[in-house]
Amino acid sequence: MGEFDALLWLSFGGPEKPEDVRPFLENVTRGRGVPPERLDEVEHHYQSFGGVSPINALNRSAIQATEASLERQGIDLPVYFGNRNWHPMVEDTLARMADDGVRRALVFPTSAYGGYSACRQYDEDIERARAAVGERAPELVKLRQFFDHPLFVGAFADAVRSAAADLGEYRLVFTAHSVPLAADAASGPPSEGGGRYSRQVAEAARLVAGEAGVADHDVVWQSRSGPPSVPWLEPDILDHLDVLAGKGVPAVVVCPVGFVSDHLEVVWDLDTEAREKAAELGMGFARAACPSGDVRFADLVVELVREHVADAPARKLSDFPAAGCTVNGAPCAPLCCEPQRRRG
Ligand SMILES: CC1=C(CCC(=O)O)c2cc3nc(cc4[nH]c(cc5[nH]c(cc1n2)c(C)c5CCC(=O)O)c(CCC(=O)O)c4C)C(CCC(=O)O)=C3C
Ligand SMILES: [Fe+2]
Repeated sequence: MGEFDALLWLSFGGPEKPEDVRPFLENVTRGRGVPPERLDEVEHHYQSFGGVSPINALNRSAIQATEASLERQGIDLPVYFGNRNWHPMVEDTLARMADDGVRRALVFPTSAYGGYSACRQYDEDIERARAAVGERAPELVKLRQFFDHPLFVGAFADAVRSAAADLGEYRLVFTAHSVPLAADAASGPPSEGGGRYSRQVAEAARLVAGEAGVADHDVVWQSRSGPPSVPWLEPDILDHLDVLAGKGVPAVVVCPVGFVSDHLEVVWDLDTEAREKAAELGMGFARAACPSGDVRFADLVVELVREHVADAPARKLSDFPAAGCTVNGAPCAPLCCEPQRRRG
């Protein structure tokens, strides 16, 4: 509990014009051993959308909705927007917050899950931004993981229902961003035995399918990068479509449960590549929308804020412990979601 002066919306960032794309990709992949061929390929994905990722615009409109929801609920907190990889950079935003007199702020990270890329890396962003601002840096308290929050699950479940509305019989397929097997094994506190990211994704999928009233579903992965010699979570969505077609499945609804907004990895890997592949295989295809445009998403953010400013109960639908809520970028527990050693 305590007093907060602001809410910092902390996201991934994306390019907003063609010249931004390469420097953005260099920021994302610095020191991560992503092969140059993969970078060229990903640059092509961004350039085929005019060099503009939808992610910043989607964040800006979700922030507006959140500001409206805060106001409706009588919570007086200005919302600031900062990113890890592209402007507005979180370092610059935090400096502006300090200039504005912010002493203590809550942080909403735009990822629902645990794991290095989904949780701990946002802690590193918080630490880096505070170090850049120096002594006058506000204290930053990160909001918890929300993959099992009823508003997150409910928004996805409705999105599955509307995507399925025009299909007859279909298979429900959930996707999340693949990560190296070693990163998944290192996710969560060591006492939990690893795999927190993939188990949380499986749990969110189970909850969404249950709420949408769908009996069977699959969980697969998308957007793999890194050198082929390094094993990542599988199967990939495209390979899985082959398997489903082989079984005579007439149509799929793909639900990107691993993401909060319809950003480039969703519009390229799913709406472009997977949709084309399904067409080649003669399968029907529909994609469920991510929740950031749903009014429940703004209410979700405000509910997470209310856990801190109004002692609101932490609503969650799974038995996973609430995690991710730490101060000034500390890990959730010693060695929780430890980064893997960098190659290159
Ligand atoms: C778990 C996870 C999430 C979900 C959690 C969260 O949402 O935070 C996520 C989100 C996102 N990933 C994004 C973009 C990219 N991710 C990359 C690379 C990587 N992602 C990884 C994991 C994740 N990524 C990993 C293990 C890598 C390998 C390099 C490394 O170890 O870091 C690359 C480099 C090129 C490539 O190799 O594909 C790009 C361009 C965008 C923005 C899209 C837009 O611009 O609209 C978003 C929201
Ligand atoms: Fe990524």
